[in-house]
Amino acid sequence: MNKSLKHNIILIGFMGSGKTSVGEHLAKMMNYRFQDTDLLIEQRERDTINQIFRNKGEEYFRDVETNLLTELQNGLNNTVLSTGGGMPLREKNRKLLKELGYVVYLRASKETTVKRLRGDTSRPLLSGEELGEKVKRLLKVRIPYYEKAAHKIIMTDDRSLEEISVLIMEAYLKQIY
Ligand SMILES: Nc1ncnc2c1ncn2[C@@H]1O[C@H](COP(=O)(O)OP(=O)(O)O)[C@@H](O)[C@H]1O
Ligand SMILES: O=C(O)C1=C[C@@H](OP(=O)(O)O)[C@@H](O)[C@H](O)C1
Ligand SMILES: [Mg+2]
Repeated sequence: MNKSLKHNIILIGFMGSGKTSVGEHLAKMMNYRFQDTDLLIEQRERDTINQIFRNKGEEYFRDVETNLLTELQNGLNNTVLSTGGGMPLREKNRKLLKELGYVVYLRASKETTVKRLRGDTSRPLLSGEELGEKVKRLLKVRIPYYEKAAHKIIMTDDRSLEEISVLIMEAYLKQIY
């Protein structure tokens, strides 16, 4: 048993990589609890992510994310934690994520990401500019941070939630036993 690793799985990755959907599926499969930082923030702020961005701005949202991650250090166990796609951008958050458990970067190609997010209105950072251009631009900046933050990278293109969950579970169990 790896005593240095907390018994949590943390999912990171770009918007649309499936962190929320895979997280729910994986938690059921492993009989772990499921938490999602975006849902926790919406409950805490009593507002939607869209409204928080609109009324208080991105920096405010990022500060709420960091505060939440700091608080989660106390007591999170046997949990799959899905995060928002911007969580690994701050160095402090990357450190906190690794201290919280086994960090898995769910990766998706630009094409898959666009296919999954076409028509979505719940992600404020994707409004405005043409979707493909926006995703391309953000991915270029973010991929190095996701890679730095992760213990393990899993490609999700053409894989079902079940297949992805099994891959994560196998990799995680190898780490802790
Ligand atoms: N492996 C997958 N195969 C097919 N569709 C997926 C897959 N993962 C996620 N999706 C779909 O993509 C969209 C975004 O998924 P979501 O879990 O919200 O991603 P994230 O939390 O990473 O932004 C949802 O409509 C979801 O059903
Ligand atoms: O990538 C980002 O900066 C964001 C991703 C979103 O979560 P998902 O990755 O679950 O879509 C949400 O936290 C917010 O809209 C900002
Ligand atoms: Mg999500």
